[in-house]
Amino acid sequence: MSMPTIKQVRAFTLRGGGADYHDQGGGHWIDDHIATPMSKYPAYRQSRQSFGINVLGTLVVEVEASDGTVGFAVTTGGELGCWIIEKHLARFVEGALVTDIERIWDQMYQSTLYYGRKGIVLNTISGVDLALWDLLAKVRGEPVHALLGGPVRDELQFYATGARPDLAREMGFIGGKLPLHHGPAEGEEGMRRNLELLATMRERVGDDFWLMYDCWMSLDVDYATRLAARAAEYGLKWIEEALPPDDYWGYAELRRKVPRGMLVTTGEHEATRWGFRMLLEMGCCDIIQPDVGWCGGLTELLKISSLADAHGKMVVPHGSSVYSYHFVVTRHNSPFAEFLMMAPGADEVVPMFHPQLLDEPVPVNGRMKASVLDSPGFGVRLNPDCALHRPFAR
Ligand SMILES: C[C@H](O)[C@H](O)CC(=O)C(=O)O
Ligand SMILES: [Mg+2]
Repeated sequence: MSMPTIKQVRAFTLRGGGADYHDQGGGHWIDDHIATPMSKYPAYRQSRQSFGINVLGTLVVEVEASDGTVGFAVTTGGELGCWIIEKHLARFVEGALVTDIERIWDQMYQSTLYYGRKGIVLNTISGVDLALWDLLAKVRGEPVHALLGGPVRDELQFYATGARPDLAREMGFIGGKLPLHHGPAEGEEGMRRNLELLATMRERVGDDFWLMYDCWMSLDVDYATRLAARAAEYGLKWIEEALPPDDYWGYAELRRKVPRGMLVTTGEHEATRWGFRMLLEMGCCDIIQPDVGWCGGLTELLKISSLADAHGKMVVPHGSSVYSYHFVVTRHNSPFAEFLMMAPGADEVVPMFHPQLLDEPVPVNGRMKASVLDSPGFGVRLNPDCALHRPFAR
């Protein structure tokens, strides 16, 4: 079989939820007074959209092969991502064989080192990488997980992130991760409210259901240590992303200080094998949580995951929908997955990247059969009702 080449890469933006899951309408739990690094400014405390959490929007990457097959992926990146692809990265993609994924990744990363390394550039590289995996798997007529070595279990198990762990328990999830609402700037009263919510949820869900707190980079070591100590009383399973991602030293200190048995997790805003090497070698956490659409894509995640495995650590990707499912099902050190509750009241299961994808699978009773991931590629289609915009068409 002669391998098709890549004829064209195209980059589009898209608004309204989906891969930029913070880009929701009003009244959504995900924008309801959640603690952030900006919470020290009262004007930006009530809403994360007020400081711009949703400014990027979704980036859609399409790659078209010489045989007419089209692969695509969505991530967070919007117009900036489009610019990087159309003005810079396209040269490494167009004309390459659809199997050239490893070389393309290296060229995208090395050529952007002078302005990249993390953040939007890595989101963008991830988007191209995921579109290439989708394309290759479609050309071969196989699901992406088959290209990664195949499933190691028959089904995935999920915990839910959202405002209602009590409802998540009824829906069959194994745990519920709450957003932390109050940061250090809200003092002892905020701390009391954080603990009160946890206590209420513990009372509603019983002793065996996992409860976690997602702190979205909002704390300092002192506050996080005090929160962890008091939350232990309510059986907090892990404290997530307590500190800004560059504070590797703080994470290492926090991990030494949390009560025995409580886990420290982080990594959704970390990227590449080198970033995760810092987290792993400095003993920053117990579980790493790369976002597949931000950490460098699947090509990089495989390296990050092997590194974590050698350190005896679990990899439980942040969000990432199908990009996580196809990965998690193939890895021994990824025993469960996250499901972000995207219903405004966190009271029903809707697809994580709704409304941008069609055929996006969802957990049923907190579980997903591996067999639902058996369609070619990542098994999803772009929803034609979502209006794409190509700002830097060539
Ligand atoms: C709930 C968190 O603040 C954030 O929106 C999602 C996240 O960090 C996670 O799912 O993990
Ligand atoms: Mg998180």
